Amino acid sequence: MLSNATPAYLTGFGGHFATEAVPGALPQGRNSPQRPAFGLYAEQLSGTAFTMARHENRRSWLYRLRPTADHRPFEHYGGAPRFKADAGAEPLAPNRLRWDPLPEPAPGTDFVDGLTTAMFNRAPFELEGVAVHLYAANRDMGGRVFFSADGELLILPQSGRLDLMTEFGRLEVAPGQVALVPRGVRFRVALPDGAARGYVAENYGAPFRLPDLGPIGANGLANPRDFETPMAAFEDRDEPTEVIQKFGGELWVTTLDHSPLDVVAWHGNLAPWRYDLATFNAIGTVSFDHPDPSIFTVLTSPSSVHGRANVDFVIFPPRWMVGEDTFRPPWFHRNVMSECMGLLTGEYDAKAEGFSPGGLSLHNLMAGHGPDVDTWRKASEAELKPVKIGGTMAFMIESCWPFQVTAEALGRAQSDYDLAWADFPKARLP
Ligand SMILES: O=C(O)Cc1cc(O)ccc1O
Ligand SMILES: [Fe+2]
Repeated sequence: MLSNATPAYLTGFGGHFATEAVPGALPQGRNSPQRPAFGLYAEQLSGTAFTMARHENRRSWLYRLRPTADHRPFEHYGGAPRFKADAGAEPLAPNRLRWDPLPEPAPGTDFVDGLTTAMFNRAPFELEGVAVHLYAANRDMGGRVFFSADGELLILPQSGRLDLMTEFGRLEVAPGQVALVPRGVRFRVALPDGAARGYVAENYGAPFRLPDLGPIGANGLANPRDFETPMAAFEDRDEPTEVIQKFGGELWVTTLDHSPLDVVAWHGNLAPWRYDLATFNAIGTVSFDHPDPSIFTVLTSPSSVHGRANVDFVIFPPRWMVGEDTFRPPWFHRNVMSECMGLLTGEYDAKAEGFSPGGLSLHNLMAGHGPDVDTWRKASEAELKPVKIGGTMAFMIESCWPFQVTAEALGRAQSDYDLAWADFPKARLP
């Protein structure tokens, strides 16, 4: 049964877990007994095709009070007016873009209605691409639950804790931590601090996995044991519950006469998790040169081209900078991958001003970018003693597919972002 006590967690990324909230609820030795205990319904939730290679296969078996199939038709949902990947008719100019944090949401805005889509690529039914949304909410979801059939949701709180009651159990997520809700998993968001803001990356493609480590070896970056999955916890609530789903980029709603967060036991390797970014083992140069930011990859969703990510989730955590004879901040560059960046706390070391926590930036395919003038000047003149970059957490959602920007976000973009790179002095030849 659901309790408000601090939830307990199972640890490990992609592990095969087994958990029951009521003793005897989880079948032993088989997935689908003729009569599951207590009249529970056995249901499989697939995150990959049945036929995927074993090491990429993700699925869980859920034992619930009622089957998910028991519902009336979904109808168009009229809320969440900015939660839509709608680019408008104009072609997107190849300009660098940056945004201030979202304005305050209207009173009574919950997590779903407070979602604003900023950018996206590909389309949900192509099963590739990613959308980047911001959320700003000030009300619990109460008698509503949400799920996305379009993708898994990587949730990055920037301020305010989130209490996620999911079909698999309860997850408490604070700023500094991130959470993942797999495709299709229903959940409800409560706000223990009364308000919350952050980002959501909705991955339409292959589920996020830990990156290969190559010559780094068997340990490092995000370590599997630091991922925490909830133990089974359920609601036995026969009250009207609105289920909102995202499907094909549109929002749909139906009302059940019960809570669908009614999974009494489950087992498998497809489940929500949370991860504390402070446990990321950052690796960088101990000699010279600024490594490519792929060294900071937390999770990757591969595309069908080996080595080219559908989406990488990359962070820029607190770390020591020790490179000798090195321009230490991010270098000037043009990238075949497209870069969406957000800031969870502190300052980002490539930008002296204009990029605030809760803000966002976009450097699309081949856009020239890098340190702004002030950062370039300071870093070119700095004495290169060891320096700790502290109290910061920027992140990047990097994708091989160029981003489209919503018409709403285009209208809110900073008008003077190009000035970050204006007035560099010309090089002087001998
Ligand atoms: O553009 C950015 O700020 C992100 C980034 C950081 C870095 O250290 C190297 C390359 C890169 O794209
Ligand atoms: Fe970049």
